[in-house]
Amino acid sequence: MPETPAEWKGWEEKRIQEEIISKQGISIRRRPPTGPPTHACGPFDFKLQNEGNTPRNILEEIVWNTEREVTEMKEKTPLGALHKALPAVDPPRDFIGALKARKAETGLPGLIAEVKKASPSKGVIQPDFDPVRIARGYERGGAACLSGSFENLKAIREAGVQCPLLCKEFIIDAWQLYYARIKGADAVLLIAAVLPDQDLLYMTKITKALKMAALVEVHNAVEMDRVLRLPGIQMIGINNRNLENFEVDITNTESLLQGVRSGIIREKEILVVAESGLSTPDDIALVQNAGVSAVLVGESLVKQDDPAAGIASLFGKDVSRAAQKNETIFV
Ligand SMILES: O=C(O)c1ccccc1NCC(=O)[C@H](O)[C@H](O)COP(=O)(O)O
Repeated sequence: MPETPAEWKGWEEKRIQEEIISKQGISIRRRPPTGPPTHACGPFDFKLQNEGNTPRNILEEIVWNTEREVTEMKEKTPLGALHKALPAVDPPRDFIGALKARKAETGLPGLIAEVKKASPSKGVIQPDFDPVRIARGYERGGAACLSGSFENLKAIREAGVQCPLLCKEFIIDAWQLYYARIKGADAVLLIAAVLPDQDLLYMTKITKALKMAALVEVHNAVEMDRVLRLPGIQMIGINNRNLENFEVDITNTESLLQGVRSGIIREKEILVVAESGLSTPDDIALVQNAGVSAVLVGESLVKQDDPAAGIASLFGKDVSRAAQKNETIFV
């Protein structure tokens, strides 16, 4: 129990924070509650598993690792250095505009194609991983936007790919928003299962100040309703993957868009993106009929040797810009 007034104050603040987090249905703890998952025991060289401090699921483990990584990255490149570097970076591209424009051109949801070698649930998906080759293929095949990690984004932008870029890192600290911009991001992913409302609001404001877009990701009805109550949200991603057990159910998109929610989304002019588990034209039709304007697709595309052909088979037709031009000429 706390003893000094300062300890009591810290204890009280932590309790209030925990109350807010549990009210908002946030299942992911930002850091181990009382220290690292294992601790040394006595003078001997062995460790005891500290059960309470073991991550409860893979997302929690990722968040705890990210917390350590970000602390180290901030030491190497403090916020002041990022501020100084900002003016030399190319201005952000219009991420939401690109998705809407592709949808208007093709009649199909705008595609955010994910550049990734591996995923937490499947491990390595594309052993012959060359981010620039894949990004060029996606652009040629008709993707509106691309997504990837800090390092992949930088390589893709420097190679001259024009599509707007989504930073698909696990964001837990506002510092990462500046870092993403420096690496060429035009949009960032904010996960409602990880970030309480206060953080979502603060981070969406910084994202806007940096002239980027925020894709706020939800997995369930509680998160969706929380995010719909927040002001200033322009884009919501509905993830069809259950974060606890990795099971994918693409009807999650449809379920979360039913009832009054679709009215609120229309009224607030929020662009909705369906995420995870999409691999066929039928899947695309299902989420499009549910009301989404864009899709985020990773595994089913990245595992193909020809990413452009992968996009055509995902949509059941050639949605490349070249095909679109020909259609316009011959109509
Ligand atoms: O993909 C995973 O295994 C995963 C596990 C835990 C947290 C997040 C995870 N993925 C992030 C994503 O959102 C997907 O990469 C994205 O929606 C694309 O999904 P897919 O088309 O199924 O690769």
